[in-house]
Amino acid sequence: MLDRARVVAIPLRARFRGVTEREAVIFDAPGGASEFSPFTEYGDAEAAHWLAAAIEFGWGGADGELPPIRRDRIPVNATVPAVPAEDVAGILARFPGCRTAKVKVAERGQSLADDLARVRAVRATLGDEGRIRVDANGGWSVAEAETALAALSGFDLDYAEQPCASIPELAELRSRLRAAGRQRGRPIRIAADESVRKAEDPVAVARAGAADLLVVKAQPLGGIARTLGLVAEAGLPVVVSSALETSVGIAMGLHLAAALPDDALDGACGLGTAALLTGDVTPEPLLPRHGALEVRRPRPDPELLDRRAASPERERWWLDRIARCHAILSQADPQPGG
Ligand SMILES: O=C(O)CCC(=O)c1ccccc1C(=O)O
Ligand SMILES: [Mg+2]
Repeated sequence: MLDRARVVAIPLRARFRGVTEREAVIFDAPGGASEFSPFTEYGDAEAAHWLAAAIEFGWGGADGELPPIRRDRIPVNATVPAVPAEDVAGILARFPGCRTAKVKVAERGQSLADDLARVRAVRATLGDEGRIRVDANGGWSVAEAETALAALSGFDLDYAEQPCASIPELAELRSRLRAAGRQRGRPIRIAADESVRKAEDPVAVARAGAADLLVVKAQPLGGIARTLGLVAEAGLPVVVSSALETSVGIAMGLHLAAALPDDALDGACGLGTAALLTGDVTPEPLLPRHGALEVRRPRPDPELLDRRAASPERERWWLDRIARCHAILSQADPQPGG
């Protein structure tokens, strides 16, 4: 694996979850290019799930094959980072044809007024027919979420993603929203993201009745086959999202979205994020067109891999991380014969 690994660093168009540059390992694997790109602050145990996913996508699953796909086009949402309202139109222009937008809110150092201005700008650009989702990344307490969602409810939200950090908070908020919604007709739905991908038990949030739908991501959940199993077990509708990967990692999420049963997907997926990168590792990146992505697996280009190459220090750091994560995986699940 290490011989087939290239480490790249790609600047973002706008700051996203505190990051201005995305680092990723791209593998030239026998089954096609694969990607390993856990965020740099994640510990090895968490990052090991991402490596299991990279191995499945590049070297085949348990039986050497990936789950079969059922569709060739996946509608995607625009992803709007926590930018000033005046930058919203420019971001949305990178997602041609997307009628759903997911907007980051509750960013540290910003106020509810910033969120309202950003969501107002999104509604103004998308028009009344557009769908708007907000993603707080667990940044609100239950009381803050109630206040913020009441203020945002005038913009007609599709759902609020991970409004609070913990499962008990999500459950409490969800029951309060439903009590309030009974008077007005339609409660704002709750989507769980971190409570799925960072939890010891990814299905616990569904079992607790703390969410209306789940956001699932192939890399953090340990790959396509495992995620399909989790979705079946959870029994809730899902949105497949990216982890802000290059087009190689996006292809893994696309395969997952294309392999889900027909009734599992809840609207557009969050897989259009290659549009937030200033470049990519392939000349044919997976960018949204007419509001959707084509289901395909782009080939990395040697010249682009060279141009985006990370420093030797960062390359060393990533190769060491792969070795540590691989050791965790082989301990957890010994390969036949050794
Ligand atoms: O869902 C989307 O629209 C894009 C993906 C996204 O928001 C994301 C990307 C990387 C890390 C975390 C998140 C998140 O959903 O919180
Ligand atoms: Mg999220």
